[in-house]
Amino acid sequence: MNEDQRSLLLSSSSRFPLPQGVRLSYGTAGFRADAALLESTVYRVGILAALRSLKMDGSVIGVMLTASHNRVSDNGVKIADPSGGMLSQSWEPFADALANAPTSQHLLQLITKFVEKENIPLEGVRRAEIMLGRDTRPSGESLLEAAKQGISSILGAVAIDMGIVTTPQLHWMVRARNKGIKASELDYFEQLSSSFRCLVGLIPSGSKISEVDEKLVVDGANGVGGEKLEVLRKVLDGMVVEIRNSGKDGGVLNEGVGADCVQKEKFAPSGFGSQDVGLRCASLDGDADRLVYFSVPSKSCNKIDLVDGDKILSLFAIFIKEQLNTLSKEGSENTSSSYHARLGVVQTAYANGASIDYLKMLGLEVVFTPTGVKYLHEKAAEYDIGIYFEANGHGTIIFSESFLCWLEARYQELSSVSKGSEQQKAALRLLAVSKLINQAVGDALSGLLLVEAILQHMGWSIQRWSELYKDLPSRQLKVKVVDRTAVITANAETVVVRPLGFQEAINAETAKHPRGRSFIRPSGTEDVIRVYAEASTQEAADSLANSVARLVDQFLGFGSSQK
Ligand SMILES: CC(=O)N[C@H]1[C@@H](OP(=O)(O)O)O[C@H](CO)[C@@H](O)[C@@H]1O
Ligand SMILES: [Mg+2]
Repeated sequence: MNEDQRSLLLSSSSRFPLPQGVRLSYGTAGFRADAALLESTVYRVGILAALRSLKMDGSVIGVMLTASHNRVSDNGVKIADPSGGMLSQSWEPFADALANAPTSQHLLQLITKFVEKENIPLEGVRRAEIMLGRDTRPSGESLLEAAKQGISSILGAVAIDMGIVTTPQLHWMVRARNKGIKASELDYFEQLSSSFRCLVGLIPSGSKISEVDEKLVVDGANGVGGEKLEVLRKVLDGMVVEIRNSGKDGGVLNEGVGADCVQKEKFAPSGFGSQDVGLRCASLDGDADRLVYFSVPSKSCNKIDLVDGDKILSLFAIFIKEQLNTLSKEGSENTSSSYHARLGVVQTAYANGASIDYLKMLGLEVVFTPTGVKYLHEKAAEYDIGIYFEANGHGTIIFSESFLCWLEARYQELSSVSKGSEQQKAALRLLAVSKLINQAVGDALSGLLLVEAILQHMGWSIQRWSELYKDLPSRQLKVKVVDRTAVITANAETVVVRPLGFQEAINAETAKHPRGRSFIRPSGTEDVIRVYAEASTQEAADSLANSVARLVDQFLGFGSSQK
């Protein structure tokens, strides 16, 4: 590292001292904490993003400022790799070390060593480009400044501010830029709306949904998603969407609203209630990377019928499988018509047991990974078409390059030899899905458009969709403990390995309940242990969750269990 670079880093880092007593970890979804503690972290992530871009031959890297569904006073920062996916896990230890370096000197030493080890070209010989995005949190503005300062501390690095965007929009833009295609927000809306129109244009003439089912009501979590959905609605004139909790009417981000609270509490978000009985409703989270649907079944209570990520996954899987089946029917003699596409679905231990049974019954290959999109995405990428979803509504579909190549060629071939055939339509539908769905990361807006198109295609109401299978009753709790890192799990988090004897204790509780299943894991975004339980009745699921939460107290010290 030359003297210019050294002094640049030393002088800028002295303006961003690490607050006393703060220790952060990159976690399930980047760094998250009270926004007041994050300036030095975000500054350092700016440096890391610039180094990552240099390492990746100058490819664009994304930095997103968001704390998703957390309260408005929190914030966070995460990095998007050149593919638009999450930061490579191999760099996470460096991110942790950087964020926790106690002084400017330590920071400089760390960077010097890492740059050497990774062979990163410094001193401005290569250009680095970092796209910055933020959600609607008020703290976003000053944190943006900190990120810019970090980026400009590396010679040759430039920041491109994309303004207030959803997390998946930023990931999409990074992916598009690195593929050399147009990557503005307008291009994003254009791609989503044109592929949505294409799918709707291909709906079989027999499919009809009733007028009641035409309208969709969306809870925007008082965050960025509602605002962006307004834009989409304008581009897609004709789509009947009512947007509530868009943040314009004084509501607070994520307070009593949003996908996380709807999915975990199974209650209607604020602004929804008896006036919505029977309507198709959807809820986004604070940065619009999660989507769940729900309906209000009766006027008398605030309970909802939840249609979660597992059911969105099921809907997507049915539709894709249908298109693949059509495509493989009486293939022509031409060899290009034979491609056995591997379709796989990826879930986590939070997937409802009934969904797993259902997907297997459809004959699908179902695999499990630990919680966190970085794991699900990686697994899904092993298939030609990989569909992954967390029960909380974060998920997407990814297509292999080789399958898309074949599909494009097959579509061209069918267009010349059997234009208007069912096979040609199926190929076009799959191509449209690959453009509509955000292949970089789970995206509530693109997911919502795909759900809407498929429901219209099937002629299904939300009730019909919800009846695909009946969820097993479940309960989630979180328990504060002295040290959550004392819990070590295995087998996609379904088994506790440490503390010793814990798993046996869970097994003994589980055995008391028909269809009982329970697991615990340390959260990667909050300082808690999460408890999940399901069983054949709600009472049994609640009782199992409470018993396991008591075990957490017993094994891991004293604390209070809470919802
Ligand atoms: C049970 C649950 O919903 N966990 C969420 C939550 O992670 P935890 O590690 O459980 O705190 O936030 C992650 C990031 O949004 C998301 O990927 C994950 O599914
Ligand atoms: Mg989110």
